[in-house]
Amino acid sequence: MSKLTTGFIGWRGMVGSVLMQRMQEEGDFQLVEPVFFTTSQVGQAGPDFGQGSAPLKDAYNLDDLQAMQVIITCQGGDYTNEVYPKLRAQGWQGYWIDAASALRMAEDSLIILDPVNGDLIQQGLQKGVKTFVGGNCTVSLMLMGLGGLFKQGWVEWLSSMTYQAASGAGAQNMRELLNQMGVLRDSVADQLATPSSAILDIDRQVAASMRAESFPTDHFGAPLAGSLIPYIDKQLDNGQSKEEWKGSVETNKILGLQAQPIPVDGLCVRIGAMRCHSQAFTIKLRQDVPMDEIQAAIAEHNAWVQVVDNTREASIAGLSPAKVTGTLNIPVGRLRKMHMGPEYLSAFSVGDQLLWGAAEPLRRMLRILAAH
Ligand SMILES: NC(=O)C1=CN([C@@H]2O[C@H](COP(=O)(O)OP(=O)(O)OC[C@H]3O[C@@H](n4cnc5c(N)ncnc54)[C@H](OP(=O)(O)O)[C@@H]3O)[C@@H](O)[C@H]2O)C=CC1
Ligand SMILES: N[C@@H](CC(=O)OP(=O)(O)O)C(=O)O
Repeated sequence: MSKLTTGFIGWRGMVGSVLMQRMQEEGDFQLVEPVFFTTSQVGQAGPDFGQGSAPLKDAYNLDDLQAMQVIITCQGGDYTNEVYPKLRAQGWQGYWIDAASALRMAEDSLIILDPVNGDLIQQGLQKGVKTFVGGNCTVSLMLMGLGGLFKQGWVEWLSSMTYQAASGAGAQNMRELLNQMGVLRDSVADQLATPSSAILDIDRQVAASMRAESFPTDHFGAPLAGSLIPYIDKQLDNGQSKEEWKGSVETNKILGLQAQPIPVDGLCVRIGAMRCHSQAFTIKLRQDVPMDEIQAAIAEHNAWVQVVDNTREASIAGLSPAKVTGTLNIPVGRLRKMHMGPEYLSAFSVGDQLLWGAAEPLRRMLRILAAH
């Protein structure tokens, strides 16, 4: 099997670094002839993932890009919007794999999440689809957790309330969250060291600190540590945030249900977690499905989802960002029928938004292409 000449763009960013790490762990570099590009360091030494280092190529040089059989980019939507149309316009027929949202809803693209829509990906390849885009992180994590319910055709509608980590906003935002935490702690360090100090004095000082002009909010635009931000991505005219809109359109595109979409809606909220998104779901089932069948359908859907018992102990131990971060596990718990009726199911899940939410579907797509 000949190796695919694969151009990597955005490989040293946050998502790109996780992609490189996962590709090394899984031996994916053995399948490709890698070529590393940059938007800012042309000619500098490229990384060595076992095949030696070569000078970095210019990510805007269409002739160099044209020579690639596959391009994987984690560089962001601006780069995609700038380069992709020009490359296709000059006749490039290679496979484009992208982490950014820019091309997700394009007619000739597929959103990739192969444990959920591997069949659609294979059909797309047979039909000549050449553009494959990773899904929005909350959508991918939701489908990795609840894919079994969709596969059974049990979901009439779904509402998701999200608790999204700082990493979704970027590396600088993760740093800012930690700086905010540090400022709050430092502002009451003396009182914390004195057990007899009054908690309401401490609280007043913390509130004053997070409201102060000097509080570090350059990246989030608002306090996140000790608080939350109830809006993610752009504002749309229909009252949804763009993140909430993605939940609906991307879910249905991944599932191939665009002709008869399942209603999906909710509220997306940023909280002070580092890189795990959590989501609370209200799911309206089409019928009263017994709980053991629900648990089995969820657990059997893929190798990464884990059903967590709906007990206090198991939920606290297994369903938190602290537990899941840095792993591919997708625990789903708090499963119970709600008081609204036996067709209403509640669930809660957690997932690392840089792994299944960003890098993992991309490297798996490369493997699918290598086997194609
Ligand atoms: N953050 C997320 O959770 C998700 C992001 N995405 C998509 O991926 C895109 C990239 O996101 P993300 O990885 O967070 O972006 P980063 O800001 O971490 O990296 C983007 C690029 O910035 C350049 N860069 C400049 N200075 C540095 C530095 N000191 N260290 C590393 N890179 C540097 C690199 O390009 P160069 O080498 O060319 O200079 C790098 O590829 C997003 O725009 C989004 O479209 C998709 C899903 C989730
Ligand atoms: N919007 C997501 C992260 C992200 O990059 O999403 P998208 O790939 O859909 O732009 C978040 O803030 O958590």
